[in-house]
Amino acid sequence: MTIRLGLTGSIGMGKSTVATMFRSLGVPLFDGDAEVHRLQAAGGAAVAPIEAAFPGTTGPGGVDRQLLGARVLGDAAALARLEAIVHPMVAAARTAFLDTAADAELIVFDIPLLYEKSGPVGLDAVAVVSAPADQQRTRVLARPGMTEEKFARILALQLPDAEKRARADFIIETGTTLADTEAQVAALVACLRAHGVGYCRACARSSLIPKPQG
Ligand SMILES: CC(C)(COP(=O)(O)OP(=O)(O)OC[C@H]1O[C@@H](n2cnc3c(N)ncnc32)[C@H](O)[C@@H]1O)[C@@H](O)C(=O)NCCC(=O)NCCS
Ligand SMILES: Nc1ncnc2c1ncn2[C@@H]1O[C@H](COP(=O)(O)OP(=O)(O)OP(=O)(O)O)[C@@H](O)[C@H]1O
Repeated sequence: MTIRLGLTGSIGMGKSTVATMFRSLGVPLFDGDAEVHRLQAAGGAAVAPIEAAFPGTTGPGGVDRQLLGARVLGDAAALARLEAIVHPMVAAARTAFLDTAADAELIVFDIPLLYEKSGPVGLDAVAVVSAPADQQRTRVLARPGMTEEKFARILALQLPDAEKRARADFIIETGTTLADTEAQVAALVACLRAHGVGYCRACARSSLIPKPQG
């Protein structure tokens, strides 16, 4: 039976980087954020409804995410309107992905807002990527177009890292080196492939995988 592992974490914690690590181990992965980018790119299905709801935020290249972000981050009603357009489309793409990976022993769903918004999606376990807050901050503020204000607004929309860590089945620490994180991902994948989720929780307890969850 296919094991469905959710992958989540707060802004800048390393979801995309860790997703690439899963992929390089041959694990089929649904990337929620990449799907949003596709939907908002030129010709994407979300462009016209976003233009209708937020006039002036799209152009020949699709959605201007800086402009749209300035319009919705910090305005709960506007963000809810955007989510009502985008999230059902992402959910449909996720369902379609399941058909393409029906035979895999392990599949990963990279869902940035797994705890905040996604509702029940039939996952067997969840891995949270996490790093100390000062490293998260340094990484995020180094991004082009990022400001203290935008970072604070996004953080306020997300479940705190401590709560994500508490709810996770597995924690992938990204405050260390990339090589160390890669080793954690490899250990998790090997354990899941060999034993399934139940035994893997045992691995987590025995520190084979760094998730101290009872
Ligand atoms: C608001 C938008 C235009 C800002 O784009 P921008 O390129 O500036 O930022 P980016 O997408 O890289 O997001 C930065 C951080 O904000 C988080 N974030 C994005 N949308 C949301 C949201 N609705 N609620 C909480 N956090 C969010 C992301 O997970 C990430 O950690 C864009 O994030 C968007 O279209 N969001 C709505 C779709 C969505 O919910 N995407 C995230 C989950 S799939
Ligand atoms: N050990 C590590 N594991 C993962 N990422 C690391 C590590 N060390 C440094 N980094 C860096 O941290 C950054 C994490 O960014 P990444 O885009 O993966 O985060 P994200 O969680 O997907 O962000 P967002 O929520 O904004 O989409 C990358 O620049 C990556 O190279």
